[in-house]
Amino acid sequence: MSTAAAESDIAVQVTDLHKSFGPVEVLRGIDLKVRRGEVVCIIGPSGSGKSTLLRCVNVLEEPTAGTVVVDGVELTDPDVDIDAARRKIGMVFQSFNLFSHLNVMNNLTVAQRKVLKRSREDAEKTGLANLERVGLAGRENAMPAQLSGGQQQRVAIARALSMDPDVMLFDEPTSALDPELVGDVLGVMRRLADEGMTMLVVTHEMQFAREVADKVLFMDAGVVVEEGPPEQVIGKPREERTRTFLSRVLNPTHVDQ
Ligand SMILES: Nc1ncnc2c1ncn2[C@@H]1O[C@H](COP(=O)(O)OP(=O)(O)OP(=O)(O)O)[C@@H](O)[C@H]1O
Repeated sequence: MSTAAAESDIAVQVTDLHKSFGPVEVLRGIDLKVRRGEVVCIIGPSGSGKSTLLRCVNVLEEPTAGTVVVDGVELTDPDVDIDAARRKIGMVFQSFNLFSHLNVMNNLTVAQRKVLKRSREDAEKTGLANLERVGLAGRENAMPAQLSGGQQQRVAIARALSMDPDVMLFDEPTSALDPELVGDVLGVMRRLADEGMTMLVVTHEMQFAREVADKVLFMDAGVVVEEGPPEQVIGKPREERTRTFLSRVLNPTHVDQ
């Protein structure tokens, strides 16, 4: 493969990324590469910087140093049209963030119409197709409060998909859900992965990471401690810090002394 072809195969490239909040350095030199069609899961203890990394990837947080390149566009370049570049990135948060006063269809169409300037007809057509994709066809007139948390999260995924993103970022998309609703959301994410969507997922769902990820990154204290295929990082971790973390999350009854 030529260098140019190899580079165009890369959807997200993060190089030597640092982020500080005041005196506290939360990210301390992160390198990350996501190829097109790849699912990369980021795991690690609370406070290790996973969400901050994801937020730096679409520049919701401004990195202190380092570069973020998405689809060949450097988002950390001050001269780049950041709004245009960010349109290629869909983001799904822990807390769905739907507009509570808008029904499902209007939640799906508002950004399409405002940002992409789509006609109402086009926006609704795209919205319906994506509602179907997340298994919620027929619920377009429901208000968010009439839906379960899992259904609301699936609407949030449909909303992000309606902007035709090249890359989807998920920040602990199931951690605000009752346990019985987690499976539906993970099922939708699994299908997206099967469809070839490029996905960067911060998650505590080890089974999902194990079964769906092409690559897993274990982060601790602002650095990537270990990365590789899930069967290595989760199945046979090389680093003591990874083993300690995994023994805690895989044995949740463990209580720290
Ligand atoms: N806006 C902010 N201002 C100051 N400190 C922040 C800010 N955002 C994050 N932090 C701090 O950065 C550290 C990393 O937070 P982050 O949310 O990225 O971790 P995380 O690994 O995603 O944790 P969790 O799994 O609990 O969500 C934490 O100590 C947090 O308090």
